[in-house]
Amino acid sequence: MIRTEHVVKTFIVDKKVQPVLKDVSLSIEKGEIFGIIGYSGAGKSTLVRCFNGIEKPTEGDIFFEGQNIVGLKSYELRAIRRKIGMIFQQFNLMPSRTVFGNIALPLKHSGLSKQQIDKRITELLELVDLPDKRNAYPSQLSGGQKQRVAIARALVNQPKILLCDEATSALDPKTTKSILHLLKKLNKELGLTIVVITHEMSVVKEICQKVSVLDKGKIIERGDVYSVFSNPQQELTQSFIETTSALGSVKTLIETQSPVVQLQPGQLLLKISYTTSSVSEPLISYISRTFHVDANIVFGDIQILSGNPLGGLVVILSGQESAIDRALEYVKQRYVAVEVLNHG
Ligand SMILES: Nc1ncnc2c1ncn2[C@@H]1O[C@H](COP(=O)(O)OP(=O)(O)OP(=O)(O)O)[C@@H](O)[C@H]1O
Repeated sequence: MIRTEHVVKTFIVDKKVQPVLKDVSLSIEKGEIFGIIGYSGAGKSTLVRCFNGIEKPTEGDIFFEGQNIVGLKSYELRAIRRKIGMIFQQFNLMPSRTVFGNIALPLKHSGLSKQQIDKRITELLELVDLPDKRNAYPSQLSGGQKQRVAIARALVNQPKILLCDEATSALDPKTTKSILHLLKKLNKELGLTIVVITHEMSVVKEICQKVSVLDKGKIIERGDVYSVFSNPQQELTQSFIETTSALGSVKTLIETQSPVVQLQPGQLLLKISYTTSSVSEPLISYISRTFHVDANIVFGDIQILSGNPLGGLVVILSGQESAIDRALEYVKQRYVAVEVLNHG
């Protein structure tokens, strides 16, 4: 659907060359929900603006449905842009127009009759679950409702792909969930390809099938979401993932010397990360029985990601030193990652 090849983008600021995208190559397939995650300033917005031709790469090519859009004339680009919808963090609605007027805006020169426009907008309002708001003004809507209007407006020309630039960053967690749920529905029911630009790994976890991590203009890690979450290679990716799991909080508990993780002499504090194949095994009871060690679960966090369980446990092991060593050896053989966090 969209492919970038060796995209470089530099801006000249105060006569200085500022590289923002450095050799970005990626491929977004039809029908997928693709996440691009990075901290502020990583170049995410610049990259999506290249996807719809608002920015022109300094070097490299961008293909939309097989057609290289770099170097197209502006009228050709306008035709491409009609197939690409976009939504933003700040919704970008016209305050002086009603919901109906905002959604109808991109149809201005479409040649559709009044009745056709009315029908299309009625359908869209049903789709985004705002049938009773057609005559409301943006100031009368909540943030989530404004984003639903923006989504309806982005879909009015029946685009093939929807670009979402931090679309939930201004929303509270509950509203974020409902907007992500809507995006999932649009992907499933309309077959809409969706690109999600975000700095929140929880958003990627919630709806994306694939993810690329962008850092200082470079893609440093990529893959399907389950593989990236279960086995992140880069420190930055790990730090993004830690924000989505309660297991990350164990480090704070150790640093603050919480009684929850205080160890007696000989005890070990372990973090065990599960994978799909291992999650159903009765690990704790097995090692207790087999190696005669006591395993006290401090806390656990197992979530379902892309339909597969992922997560782990923080455990205190106690017993004879040799028994703990053998139990640890067993766990290491069976589980994707075992980290000894502390010794008693
Ligand atoms: N038109 C421009 N002229 C000069 N510099 C720009 C321009 N657009 C973006 N930049 C710079 O490019 C860098 C990346 O910006 P970009 O908005 O793409 O990052 P981002 O990852 O989307 O971050 P944020 O979420 O904060 O917007 C920033 O340092 C920004 O100042």
